[in-house]
Amino acid sequence: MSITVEQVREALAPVKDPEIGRTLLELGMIKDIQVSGNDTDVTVELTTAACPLKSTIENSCRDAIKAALPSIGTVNIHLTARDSRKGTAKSTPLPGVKNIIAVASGKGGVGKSTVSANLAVALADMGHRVAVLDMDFYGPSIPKMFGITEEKPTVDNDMIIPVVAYDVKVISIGFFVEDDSPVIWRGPMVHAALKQFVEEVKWGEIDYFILDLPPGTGDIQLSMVNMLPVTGAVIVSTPQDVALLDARKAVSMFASTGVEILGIVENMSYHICPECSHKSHIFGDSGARKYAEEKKFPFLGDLPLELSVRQTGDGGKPFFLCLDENDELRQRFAKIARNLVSSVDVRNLTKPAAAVVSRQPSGCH
Ligand SMILES: Nc1ncnc2c1ncn2[C@@H]1O[C@H](COP(=O)(O)OP(=O)(O)OP(=O)(O)O)[C@@H](O)[C@H]1O
Repeated sequence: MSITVEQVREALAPVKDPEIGRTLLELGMIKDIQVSGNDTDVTVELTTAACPLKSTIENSCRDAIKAALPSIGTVNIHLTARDSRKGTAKSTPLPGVKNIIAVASGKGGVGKSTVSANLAVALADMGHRVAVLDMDFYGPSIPKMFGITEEKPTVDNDMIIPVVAYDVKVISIGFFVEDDSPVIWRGPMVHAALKQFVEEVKWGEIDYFILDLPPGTGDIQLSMVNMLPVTGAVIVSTPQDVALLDARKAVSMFASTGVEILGIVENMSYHICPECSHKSHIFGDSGARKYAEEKKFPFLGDLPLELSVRQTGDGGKPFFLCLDENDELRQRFAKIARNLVSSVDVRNLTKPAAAVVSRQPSGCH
C-alpha cells in the first residue's frame, strides 16, 4: 500500500522549529507535500534563507517521516524562504523596513528607553540592521543613552540622514527641540513630527525599526497606528500594581487597534545587594510576569534594578555593550532580544502582514 499525503503530514506533526519552539505545521511552514509511490517531497518555508538552523530542521523532518513510516522510499526536503521575516505590508510608508516594533509603557520612568536602547544594540550585535526613532517628546533620552551629545542629523537632497551610533541609526525628537524649551505637544504637532520622520528620513534597509514611545496612551500612539504598519508592541513595566495597571491600559489600547503584543519586559524586577548578595523585590514580586501569563502574552524576560544599568545609560553607552559576553546581565538581556526575535517570527508566520489601521484606539485616557 502506498503512502498518502495525510500520513506524511501526520508524521511531521511533532516537528518543531528549534528556535521558536512551535510546530512547523502550526507555524504554517510546511508549504507542500507531494507523494509519488513510496517517495515523498516536502517543501518547508523558512523565516529567512540565512536560517542558521536549516539543516537541523531538514534532518528533523526527514527523521520524523522515516520513523513514523518505515516503508517510505526517498524523502526529499526542499527548503525555501519567505520574503525574510517581513512583518509589514508591501505598500508601507517605510518600504525598506521589515519590522516596526513599538516599545511602550503605561507609566513613566519604568525603563522604556533603557530597554529600547539595549534592544537596539543587542539586535545589531546579532547582525540585524536596526534603527531607533525616539518619539518620547516628554523626555527624549535616546540621544544621551547613545552618547550622541553634539552630533545632529544632516540633510542630503532634502532628506534627513540619521545619526549612527553603535551600528544603530538614530533619530530623536530631541535633535529638533532646544534642551530647555518647554514644548507642549498637541495632537497635530505630534502627527506632523512623526510624518516628517517617516517621510523625510533616509532610513534605508532596516530589519528592526524600534519606536520609543512616550509613556501612556495619547496622541502619538494614535498617529503611529494610523501612519505605520506596526508589527507589534513590547510593553515595559515594573512589577508593582500601579505600573501594571497602566501597562494594562497600554495593552488594551494596542489591542483595540489590532496591534500584536510581542511581549512584556519586567524591569527593576529585583535588586541584589552588592554587600551581602541578598535578593530583594523592591517593587513587588513578578507582577509583570504573572500578568503576561494571565493574558498569554510572551514574557520576554526580566531585568534587575542595578546601578550599572543607570550609570552606563546616563554615561552614553547602553549597558549591553559595556559588559563582557559571559556576564550574567548581558546574557539575560541577550535572551530578551532573542525572545523578541522569536516572537516577531511567530507573529509574521501566523498573522497577515501588519497594515496601517484607520480605526481609532478606544479607552485612551
Ligand atoms: N534596571 C535598571 N536598573 C537601574 N536603573 C535603571 C534601570 N532601568 C532604568 N533605569 C534608570 O531609570 C531612569 C529611567 O529610565 P528610562 O529613561 O529608561 O525610563 P523611561 O520609562 O523611558 O522614562 P520616561 O518616562 O522618561 O520615558 C534612567 O536613569 C535609567 O538609567
